[in-house]
Amino acid sequence: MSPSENESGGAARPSADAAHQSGTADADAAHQSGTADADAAHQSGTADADAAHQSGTADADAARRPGTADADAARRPGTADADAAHERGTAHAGTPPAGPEGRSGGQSAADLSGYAGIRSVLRIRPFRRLWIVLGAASFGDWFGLLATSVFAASQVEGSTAKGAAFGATISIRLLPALVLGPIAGVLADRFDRRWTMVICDVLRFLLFASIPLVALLGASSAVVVGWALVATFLIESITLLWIPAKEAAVPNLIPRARLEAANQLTLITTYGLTPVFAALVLAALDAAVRGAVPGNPPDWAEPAQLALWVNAFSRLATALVVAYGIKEISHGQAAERGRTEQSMLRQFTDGWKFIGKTPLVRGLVLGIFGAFAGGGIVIGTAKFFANSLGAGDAAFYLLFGAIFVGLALGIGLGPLIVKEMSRRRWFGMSIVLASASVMTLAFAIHLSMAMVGAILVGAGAGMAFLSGTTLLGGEIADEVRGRVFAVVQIGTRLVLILAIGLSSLLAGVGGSRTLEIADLGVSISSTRLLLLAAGAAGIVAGISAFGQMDDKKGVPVLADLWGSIRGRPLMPAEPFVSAGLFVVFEGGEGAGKSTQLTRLAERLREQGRDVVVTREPGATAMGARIRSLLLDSSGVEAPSPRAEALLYAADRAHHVATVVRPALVRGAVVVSDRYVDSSLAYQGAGRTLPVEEVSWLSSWATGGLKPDLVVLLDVDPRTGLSRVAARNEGTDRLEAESVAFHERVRYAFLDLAVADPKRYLVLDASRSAEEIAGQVVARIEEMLLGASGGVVHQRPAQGPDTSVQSELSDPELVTTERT
Ligand SMILES: Nc1ncnc2c1ncn2[C@@H]1O[C@H](COP(=O)(O)OP(=O)(O)OP(=O)(O)O)[C@@H](O)[C@H]1O
Ligand SMILES: Cc1cn([C@H]2C[C@H](O)[C@@H](COP(=O)(O)O)O2)c(=O)[nH]c1=O
Repeated sequence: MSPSENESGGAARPSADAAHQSGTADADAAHQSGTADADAAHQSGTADADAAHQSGTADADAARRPGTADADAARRPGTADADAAHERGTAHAGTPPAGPEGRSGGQSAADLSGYAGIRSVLRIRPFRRLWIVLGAASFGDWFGLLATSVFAASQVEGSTAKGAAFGATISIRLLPALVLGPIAGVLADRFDRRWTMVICDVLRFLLFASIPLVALLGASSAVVVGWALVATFLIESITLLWIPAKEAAVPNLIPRARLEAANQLTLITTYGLTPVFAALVLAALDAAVRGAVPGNPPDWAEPAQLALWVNAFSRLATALVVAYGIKEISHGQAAERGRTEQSMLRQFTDGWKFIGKTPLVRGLVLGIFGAFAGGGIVIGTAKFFANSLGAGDAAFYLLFGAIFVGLALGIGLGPLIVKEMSRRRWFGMSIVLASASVMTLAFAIHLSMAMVGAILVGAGAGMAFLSGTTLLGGEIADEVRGRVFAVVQIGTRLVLILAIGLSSLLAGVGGSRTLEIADLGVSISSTRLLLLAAGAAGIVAGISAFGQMDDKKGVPVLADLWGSIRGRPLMPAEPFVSAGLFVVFEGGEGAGKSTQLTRLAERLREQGRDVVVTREPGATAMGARIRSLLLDSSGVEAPSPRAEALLYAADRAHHVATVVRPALVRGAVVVSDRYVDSSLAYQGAGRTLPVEEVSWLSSWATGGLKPDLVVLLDVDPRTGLSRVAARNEGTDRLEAESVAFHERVRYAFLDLAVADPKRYLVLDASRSAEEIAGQVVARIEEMLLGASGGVVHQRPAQGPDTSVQSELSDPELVTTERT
């Protein structure tokens, strides 16, 4: 290497060290100061613990500024964020946040989902109360929707008028988003969220109560229906202020790690339990009233009117609970001075700028809109689609039911399936799954196929909904969270209305017809073309969202998904610029590795190159002790196969961090006698441990560092072992293994070379040492000439980066040359 290359390599090391160290320090600090408080707070659920949680939150919030929560998280002791900082911080610092080994330090996202997770969030008192409020509010919403619609319909005569009154009441609920939506988020961020929620609920109480009251006061049908519509519009407008305030408040009440379980609970409550419960209660009320009052009940006892009263008083109850029972909502919010010193207009424009400039938020918003557009098109075309299957209304309802079953499955089981997978990646993948399933609907030729497609659409949408909400709550700073939630809320309503409207229009125009491709005898329904287009658009949106939000760039997606499902997600390695060259000699016993390694080093040194000759196991003082544990056959007990694999991995982790990476960063040519392949061949093929697991272990140990070249010296084990025997130095534990064992090792090496031919130089090691040395030198010189700018080790990572540590001093090194 030239001196300048050496210098640049040398300069890179401190910064890499610094990055590593600061990442660890932040994460650990946040962990130590934060998790203790926050965990205590939510686990015990006692007044003291709650107070600890609150005080931590309030203090820390004062220091926060707008932006994503990432930046702030590590600085917030005693809050839920600290948990997240711990999780994210350790990931950056290279300790395993995932996989079986990684869980030792705390519970994983998967551990915190499902039944156990839900129980754990319900132990947090403020959240428990908010959940009850949400349940009541959601019940009220569904009940109110049904009750006002039934009520409006009951006020007029004739089926057309009844249908119009019913439809108008429902559609009017979507309109306020257009009018009030833009300022709803600003209000949620600007004013105390607890009082925003309380005032909204008191107003909704008054409005809901006014609907039956107007009727009781004897107003005409037209006035009653007209007021029902106006009141519904106002209630919806107020709800638009209430929802962002509530959504933005939730993340301040619970530790970040439990946000997903909390969202699972609230989504299942809002979209699963309460609508069914509301419909059942309304039906029961109807039956009870008609049973109790024979003939026509008086106006005030009409089930629809009673339902409106129940709904009105449920709002009053929630207002009281939020005002007096969940004061923590106010404590959790960012400091008031910071919130109010900006003008509302400025807050509004800042919110939009933040959304436009932040890739995570852009990706989330785009993905959510894409998913809702797809969902809207499925709804808009559902009737025509059911017809195109040759089925009637029953099929339409079945498909609808299937989507809801899928939603529930996605929300309930999704986190248990993907376990530790990055939530950002999971979000993008879920959108792609939902969209691809929409496309499969286009090809369904039988109701059973369509049902499977519909369940998958629901599952993908449910998982996207859960992961998106969790990401929005967990990664967006408190100061802008209300605005972001408001944009999502308004946008989704608009996209949904447009998608349903346009698709039903298009399907209506062309749905009953089929496009005949006469010559081919093929006919295509335009409804299916629409589904195909919607699915394709959704896939584009999902992939684009994925690209914008991906936090594991370079890590293969499907391998990561498969690894996550099996509990071992792949981790991104930190990009690592090597100014040097990493050459590994592999092969069976006595193949001539040490001989060739020494010759190559001499040759390169003659050329004035910086060469580090090293080996595994045993290149460091610690490694030397591990080596003797592994190989000494003098009466010491033999390690079990798994212990053996772990010991080799431990030696490798230390070797890479203290010898190999520092030398590569410096610009040296590192020549190692054995590396990862030896573990795959000896522990994998030889000891018959699962090769994939051994590979994952090694990747984890090395942070994904792969050699630039592996020189495989291939020789019949009998020849190699006879050379070893001729040395008269005795045999170590592995050399003493059977010939069958060594044959398995030999073929495993050859298989590895076949799988990645560019990285391997396979040489027949039964030839003379001179001949082999000539071929090795030729290949290495070729590589050195080609790599004057240094080799960028930006591999698809297989494990977290264990990073570069300070280089060992000479006396600490136990290289092959020394021994
Ligand atoms: N090409 C060759 N032909 C014949 N003998 C060789 C050749 N290369 C090396 N040897 C001899 O074989 C023996 C083993 O060589 P060496 O120590 O280099 O192999 P190794 O692969 O490093 O062995 P180990 O697996 O024990 O580390 C030595 O005595 C060496 O002199
Ligand atoms: C790195 C590594 C090595 N081994 C085995 C292979 C050999 O039998 C010894 C090392 O001895 P050598 O004389 O230095 O070649 O250890 C292994 O089983 N797994 C490994 O990962």
